[in-house]
Amino acid sequence: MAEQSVGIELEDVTKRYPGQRDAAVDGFTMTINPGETTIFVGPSGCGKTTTMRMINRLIEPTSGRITIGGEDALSIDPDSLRRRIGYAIQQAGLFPHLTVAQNVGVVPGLLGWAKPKIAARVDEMLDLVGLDPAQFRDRFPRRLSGGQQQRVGVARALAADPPVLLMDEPFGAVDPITRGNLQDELMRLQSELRKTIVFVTHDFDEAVKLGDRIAVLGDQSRILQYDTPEAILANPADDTVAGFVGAGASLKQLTLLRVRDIEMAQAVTATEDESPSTLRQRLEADGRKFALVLDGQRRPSRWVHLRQLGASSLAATGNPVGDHVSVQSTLQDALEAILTEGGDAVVTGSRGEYVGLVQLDTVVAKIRELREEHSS
Ligand SMILES: Nc1ncnc2c1ncn2[C@@H]1O[C@H](COP(=O)(O)OP(=O)(O)OP(=O)(O)O)[C@@H](O)[C@H]1O
Repeated sequence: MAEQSVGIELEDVTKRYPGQRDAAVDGFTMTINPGETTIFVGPSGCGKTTTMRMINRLIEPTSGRITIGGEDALSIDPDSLRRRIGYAIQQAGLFPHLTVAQNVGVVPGLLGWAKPKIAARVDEMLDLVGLDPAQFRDRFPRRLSGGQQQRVGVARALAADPPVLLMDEPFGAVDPITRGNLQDELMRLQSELRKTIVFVTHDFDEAVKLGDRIAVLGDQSRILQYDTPEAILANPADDTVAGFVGAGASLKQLTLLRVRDIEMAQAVTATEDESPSTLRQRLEADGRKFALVLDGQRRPSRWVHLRQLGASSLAATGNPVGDHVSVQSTLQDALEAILTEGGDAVVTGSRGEYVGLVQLDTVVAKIRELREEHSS
């Protein structure tokens, strides 16, 4: 079990870089809740990174107070402080001359863990971030894709089980699909680990997806709004925040809702060995036009239309199911799948098995419901 979740307090924290007229961070005060993901989002140069790095003292504040779990961070030796705080950055920042295992084991090594314990922990962490230890532990970072490097970066940040994790645009350098996958992974991890995470991004959509709370920052890290994603989307504090939220706030709210939050519909399902004529009878009895054919493991394989039900077996009839979503997917993902597939989105469970359908009408009704909720 991880150390208990700890909160972070920043009180009137200022950073003045030598030779700069204005402070990079000016009188920043914030309470960061334990076990939550807090996102700093704001335009380039507003001071997000500086603010975050003062928490683990990679940057020393000019003045102010920072406490972590009630302990004065400025009175802890910076090296030991950094070993207690996980840190992940853009492009992963892996040591190129160390293997994946050595990279992940850096902090446990510094903490003096025994070698077998480190080795076991490395494998556990690689598993956790979705990399097969046997395949990856002895590779060097240059032999990994960008997304795999980021995963190793997250594994390294988590290796010593720190209660606090600082993440500075950790998914900034990968393509949008990998980025989406890494975000999903982080959400899955965090739902188990409940670390206190501070996450910097300039991507508001990423903030909405990952954050329990979002701090929208302006120049010199001025806090323009600090609230839940729902509240910021529904009620931006001012025009600058509204500009940052951007167009389509109600569509963005779809990223806050998951497939499991709505009522799913059910398809008429068939197995590949069912005879086309019995399926035809079942569809006609139900007044339905489409059936979803499942494979031996109950995974969705093909859609067949009533018209396509002829002599040939169901294993060879119909059109393959393309995009599908999981119960954890956002309604935005579901909407996208509906639009790409041109019909209901198929929902699968953790083993890829069919669980239900999301229909366009349900999504539209949900958008309407959200709009009504926040207009009152
Ligand atoms: N070492 C430094 N010396 C002098 N000025 C610096 C230094 N590091 C950052 N700054 C300045 O401090 C301000 C805040 O920088 P910071 O990197 O914290 O912003 P940011 O919001 O993280 O930006 P980005 O999203 O582009 O990374 C900027 O104006 C930057 O130019």
